[in-house]
Amino acid sequence: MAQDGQRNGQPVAPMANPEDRAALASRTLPQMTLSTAESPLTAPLPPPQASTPAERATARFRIDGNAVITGGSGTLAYAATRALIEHGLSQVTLMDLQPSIDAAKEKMAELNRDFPHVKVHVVTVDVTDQEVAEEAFQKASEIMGGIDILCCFAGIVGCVHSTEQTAKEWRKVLDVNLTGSFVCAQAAAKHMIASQNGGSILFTASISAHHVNYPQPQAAYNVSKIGVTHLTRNLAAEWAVHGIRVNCISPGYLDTVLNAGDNLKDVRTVWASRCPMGRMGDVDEITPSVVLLSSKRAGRYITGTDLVVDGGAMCF
Ligand SMILES: NC(=O)c1ccc[n+]([C@@H]2O[C@H](COP(=O)([O-])OP(=O)(O)OC[C@H]3O[C@@H](n4cnc5c(N)ncnc54)[C@H](O)[C@@H]3O)[C@@H](O)[C@H]2O)c1
Ligand SMILES: OC[C@@H](O)C(O)[C@H](O)CO
Repeated sequence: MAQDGQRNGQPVAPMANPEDRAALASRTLPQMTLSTAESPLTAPLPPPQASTPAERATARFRIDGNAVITGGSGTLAYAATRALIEHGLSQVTLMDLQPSIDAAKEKMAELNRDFPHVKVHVVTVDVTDQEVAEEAFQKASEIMGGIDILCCFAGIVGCVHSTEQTAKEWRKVLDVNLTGSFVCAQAAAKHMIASQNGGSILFTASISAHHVNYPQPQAAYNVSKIGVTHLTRNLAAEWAVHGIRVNCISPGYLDTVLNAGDNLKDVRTVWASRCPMGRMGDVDEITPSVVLLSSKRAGRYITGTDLVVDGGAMCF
């Protein structure tokens, strides 16, 4: 028999008091709105206006509008930004932490040199701070005249045995990778909804959302990344009505700075041997999926999905 504060003699979390229970029973739940077939934000687009098959093919994967890229000085973010620009992106704001902002400015200078027609901006953000993120997205929207595309690459990894993991470090990983993705998506969505133009939001999960990495223990990272995949579905369901598509990519092990240390030499061999394609990936093998999912036309009917790009690693 359950008593207040106890069940089977064991303490349990306190239940709502009678007044709260009555309030709970009579509460009205917020309801999601679904799109209608007539909504111009979600209806199919007419075929691209282009005269040759090659031009039509290019137009199908065209990237239009203004983009925000978080983790903007990072390896994958930079490669993705270049790919988006090569497909038509004309204005972008790179966001990163204050300590990485000089690196972001260097990336901006390289992009200005290689793509003089593209406007590149840099804004500081800490994705774990909702207020700071809202201000950063407000600033980006003002500078660019709106936000149409968000790609979230900000992320950290921590490899530690779970017996030694501190709650502080655990929270930090979840804060940056999962809460940071949510906070940025929310900040961007507010601008996309206000513009009534819809938009695309892309998160970066990982194969770590799909398996337990071997041999390095990294429970917090793995849990944060599976959170990102389900966040993707939740926001896609809620925001389709606004014409906002939300997707994520799950890259396998990449040959990036993150994985380049000499200390990881043996581990890299293990990673490659557990991949059917027998090697780690190159960032440029990930960027086409960023273009596909961010493109208003190519990605038109894709939302709530997680695209695994891993050389087959998840087959094992
Ligand atoms: N490299 C890989 O093998 C691999 C594989 C799968 C998934 N990923 C994911 O891809 C994303 C990018 O990885 P990468 O290899 O380019 O890493 P990276 O370290 O080069 O880039 C990460 C960026 O995030 C920024 N960042 C960290 N904390 C932040 C915060 N609180 N606020 C704002 N920015 C912050 C860093 O300053 C850095 O610029 C990450 O989410 C990572 O988990 C990477
Ligand atoms: O799972 C692939 C990556 O996310 C990986 O976990 C990281 O690069 C290093 O541990």
